[in-house]
Amino acid sequence: MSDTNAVDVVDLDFSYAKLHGLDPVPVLEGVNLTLARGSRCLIIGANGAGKSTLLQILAGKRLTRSSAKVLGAEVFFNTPKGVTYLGTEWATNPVVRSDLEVSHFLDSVGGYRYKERRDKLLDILDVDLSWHMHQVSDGERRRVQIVSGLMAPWDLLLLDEVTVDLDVLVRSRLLDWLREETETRQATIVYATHIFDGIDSWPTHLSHIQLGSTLPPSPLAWPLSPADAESLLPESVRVRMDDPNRRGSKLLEVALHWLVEDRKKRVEKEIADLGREKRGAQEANISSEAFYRKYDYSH
Ligand SMILES: Nc1ncnc2c1ncn2[C@@H]1O[C@H](COP(=O)(O)OP(=O)(O)OP(=O)(O)O)[C@@H](O)[C@H]1O
Repeated sequence: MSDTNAVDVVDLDFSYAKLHGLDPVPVLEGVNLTLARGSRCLIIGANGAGKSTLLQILAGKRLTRSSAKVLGAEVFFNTPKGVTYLGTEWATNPVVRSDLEVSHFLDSVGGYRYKERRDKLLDILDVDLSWHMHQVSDGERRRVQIVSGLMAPWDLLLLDEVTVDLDVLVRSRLLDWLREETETRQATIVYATHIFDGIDSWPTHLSHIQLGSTLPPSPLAWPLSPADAESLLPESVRVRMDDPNRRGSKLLEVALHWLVEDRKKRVEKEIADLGREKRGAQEANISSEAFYRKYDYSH
């Protein structure tokens, strides 16, 4: 086994290209993430924080000026074999919504080469080979995507919230199998999710992205050491984490605390930049209100 890290990202910046003549806005700034092989890292952050962008960079899909090493190689220029990325956009591709039988679809993407893993995944994800892709539900289509994406053995798996539409039994069985893959083959997983219940014992690390930057330490070892909990979390959150009657998992308490902090930071930034909050209810726009009062046909 190679002794290089699975992921080596230090001080990474990224902006999307200039749009409509406007200057590019930095989306990631000062992102750090170093993961040893065999890690299972959750990426946690608000909508728009930059999680998907980071996963796409790690998959070699986006060019950055910064270094982004994956399995020992600069990923954009020299994408190593063994990097698998699963994102939500797959399900909107017209090909996977056409009249195609699942067994044919899986063979067309190499299923016959990985029979043992394919069959195991078919059981875990409870997939019927005779389903037709244009007749399945969103969750069933997602299960087929996961089988097709995970059949070939991978060394680094990048999961962008593809478990959101799985039922809880299938999600839990899948996460157990993924854990086994990291423990038996030293494969590595980076998983961006907004669902934190039922997975307290799954990750080995967390990485918190706030407004495009990872907050140190990134990654943070999980479960938290008493020293990390003491230095990173306020007492109120630590008390809730230890409360057997808390509303959800320990991880959910940490994520909620981080998201509240993220929102506060974002509002502070908006007030500093614009003198007001940008989102939510705003003062009425008098001219448009006058217009719609006159031409509102809804009543
Ligand atoms: N193709 C694009 N062009 C320009 N800006 C983009 C593009 N894709 C994403 N962004 C912006 O980059 C920021 C980060 O988006 P990203 O999709 O990485 O966030 P995320 O953390 O994955 O969010 P979510 O939890 O909603 O999936 C957002 O402000 C978004 O508007």
